[in-house]
Amino acid sequence: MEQVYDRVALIGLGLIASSMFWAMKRDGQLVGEVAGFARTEATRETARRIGLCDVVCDSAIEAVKDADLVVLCVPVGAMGPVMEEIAPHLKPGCTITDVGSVKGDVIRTVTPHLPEGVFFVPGHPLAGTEHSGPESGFAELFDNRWTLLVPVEGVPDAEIARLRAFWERLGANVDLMDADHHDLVLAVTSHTPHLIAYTMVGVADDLRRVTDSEVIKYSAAGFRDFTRIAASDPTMWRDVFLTNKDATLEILGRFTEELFALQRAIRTGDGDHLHAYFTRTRAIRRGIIQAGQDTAAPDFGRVKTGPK
Ligand SMILES: NC(=O)C1=CN([C@@H]2O[C@H](COP(=O)(O)OP(=O)(O)OC[C@H]3O[C@@H](n4cnc5c(N)ncnc54)[C@H](O)[C@@H]3O)[C@@H](O)[C@H]2O)C=CC1
Ligand SMILES: O=C(O)C(=O)Cc1ccc(O)cc1
Repeated sequence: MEQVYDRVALIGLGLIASSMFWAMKRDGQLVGEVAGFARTEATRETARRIGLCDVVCDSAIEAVKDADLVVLCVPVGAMGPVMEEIAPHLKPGCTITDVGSVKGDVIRTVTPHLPEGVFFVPGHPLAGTEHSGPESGFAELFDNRWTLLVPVEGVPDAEIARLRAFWERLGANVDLMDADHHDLVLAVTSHTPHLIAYTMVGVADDLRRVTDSEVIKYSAAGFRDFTRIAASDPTMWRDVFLTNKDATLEILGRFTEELFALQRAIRTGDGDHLHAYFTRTRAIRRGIIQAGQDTAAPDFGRVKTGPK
């Protein structure tokens, strides 16, 4: 199989960057050398210890030197500042991409720093877990999952095709989407559900009549499945809500309207409303599972390839 990029730089060595690295290694021929940079010495030390990246650099500037593909794998709010720092040191003709969960804001904050002759192709793998950090990644994360590419104007089709080929070799299926639509779709399918899961944990914690140990002991009854994603990284999710404000507020508005309607049905004893609502939503949820698109409970327990 052909090599797609010679030198790749991963900036921010957490769940996504480490999974990308192990998936590149699994392929064996996809790329030449992978350089990595992490902000803290502790993360760089961990990366060196577990063999994450062919070379771990002490600065982002060093990592991007001569890179043909630079992947920004930091929280969404850090994308612009990181881009500003590395911009003068990029190889002419290289491609910059990112893996951020929000696309409009990343495009707005990264684009002003782009040097002439560097191509920016924003991306988002719709794959992850509630775990974070350099030791949480595994090669199979992207297998059969979608990666959305959100090309901005002026990037040659060949560079988009190259990045698509890269993601496909990491195991993903690739679609193209525009940024506003991406941010609305993700507000429905990911961002608002995370907010609601965080809220449910907060509610359980605030309710003094139910002890923490009872919540843990009896959490099999829905709470555990429903709130798995509330164990996710707080910095990452703070940035998602600050940067996908409009779409999240729109979906949250609709959510609270529906919730109030259900609340009213419970108060007034309107069983028909509750039954009809649950019948409709159950059919939708079952349809999602049958279509093989169930992303709510991925079974990553089966195969995981990471540090040796
Ligand atoms: N966790 C998930 O399930 C998914 C996350 N994403 C996106 O991928 C990106 C990375 O997320 P993860 O790998 O999960 O996060 P992570 O928390 O595992 O890793 C992020 C890394 O970025 C570093 N970092 C933070 N601020 C930085 C800064 N200012 N400069 C340099 N490095 C900095 C952190 O130290 C950490 O090593 C985020 O933008 C997130 O929205 C996309 C898909 C799934
Ligand atoms: O753990 C889960 O189920 C997730 O939802 C992971 C996830 C988090 C953020 C993304 O932008 C994409 C995927």
